[in-house]
Amino acid sequence: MAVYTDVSDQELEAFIASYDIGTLTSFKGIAEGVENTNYLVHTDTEPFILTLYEKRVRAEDLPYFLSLMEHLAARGITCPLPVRDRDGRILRELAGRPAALISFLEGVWIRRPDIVHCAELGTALAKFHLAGLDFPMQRDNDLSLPGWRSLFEDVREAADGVIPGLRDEIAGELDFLGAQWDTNLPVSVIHADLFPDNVFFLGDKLSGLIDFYFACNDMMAYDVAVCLNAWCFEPDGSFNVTKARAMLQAYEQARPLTEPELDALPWLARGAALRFLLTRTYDLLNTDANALVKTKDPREYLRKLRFHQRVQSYRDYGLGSD
Ligand SMILES: Nc1ncnc2c1ncn2[C@@H]1O[C@H](COP(=O)(O)OP(=O)(O)OP(=O)(O)O)[C@@H](O)[C@H]1O
Ligand SMILES: N[C@@H](CCO)C(=O)O
Repeated sequence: MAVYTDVSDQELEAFIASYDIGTLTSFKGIAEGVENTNYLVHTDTEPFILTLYEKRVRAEDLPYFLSLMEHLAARGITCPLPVRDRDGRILRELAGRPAALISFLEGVWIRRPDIVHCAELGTALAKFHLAGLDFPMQRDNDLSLPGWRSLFEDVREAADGVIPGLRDEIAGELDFLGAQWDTNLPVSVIHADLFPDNVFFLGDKLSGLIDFYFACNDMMAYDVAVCLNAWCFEPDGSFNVTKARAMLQAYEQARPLTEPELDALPWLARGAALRFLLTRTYDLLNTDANALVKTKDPREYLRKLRFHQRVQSYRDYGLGSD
């Protein structure tokens, strides 16, 4: 459960009173997520999500994330909308942290995504990328190669205590990716963390996307690689090529991948696996034992990384074979 910052009844009542959304009736910490503190807030009008921004989110980046939600919603992507207070402000402060109130999105996330969900995700991801093309703000991906190197420095000494041999394995992968990483692929706004828990469904239909706090301007195919990792592996660690094909084909119906993007998929997928291997290792080593949060397992991402190290071409992901 991600509640790093407690908010008192009185603080929240006063906070909610500065919005035109009715009076506070109840609120509770949300038992999901690892990055920020989230509360489900009910007023006598409707539910809202209150987010207090923690650790990895920089306050100066919040206008980018919040404006992006408005931009996407205006282009037909279903996502939460930031709520303005009576003075027109979206970004506020609560309990000493930057905070924002956003609209509540109906739907649930799917614990075990099936082929149909992967296809829905592929379509939504391509539409997201297309909608981002004319977003006027700019934010670099601080969790790309330079960010991974700096995370590695942070975990280098303790890495072998998390998984024996991890230090050398990460060092070798960073060398490989340093030589391979070519940022000369088509860019747009990418979500960069579009895991199943950030995608809501009503039945088998995708109903919306949430959690834009890693969004940035970067290669669209990198985002595809993040999703290949997050959606197309089974709990036993095996890669499900049928899910990957469904996701990629659906993506390509809305936005065909270029030949250089296809060729790049194997090393982009290695980078995408390394990114979550590093953040999960870092979090395991640095999370305050008192925080109500369930840290995620880095081993899962080491297995995915090793899988992509053996991949020969994008055809191994189910494309171009029928
Ligand atoms: N707008 C929303 N509408 C409905 N529920 C929401 C909304 N935003 C967040 N939630 C709920 O809160 C949970 C955590 O939100 P979110 O994924 O933004 O947190 P996080 O700490 O940034 O998580 P992550 O680990 O994915 O980075 C979601 O899984 C969902 O249950
Ligand atoms: N989606 C991330 C957590 C949030 O950054 C993970 O599964 O490691």
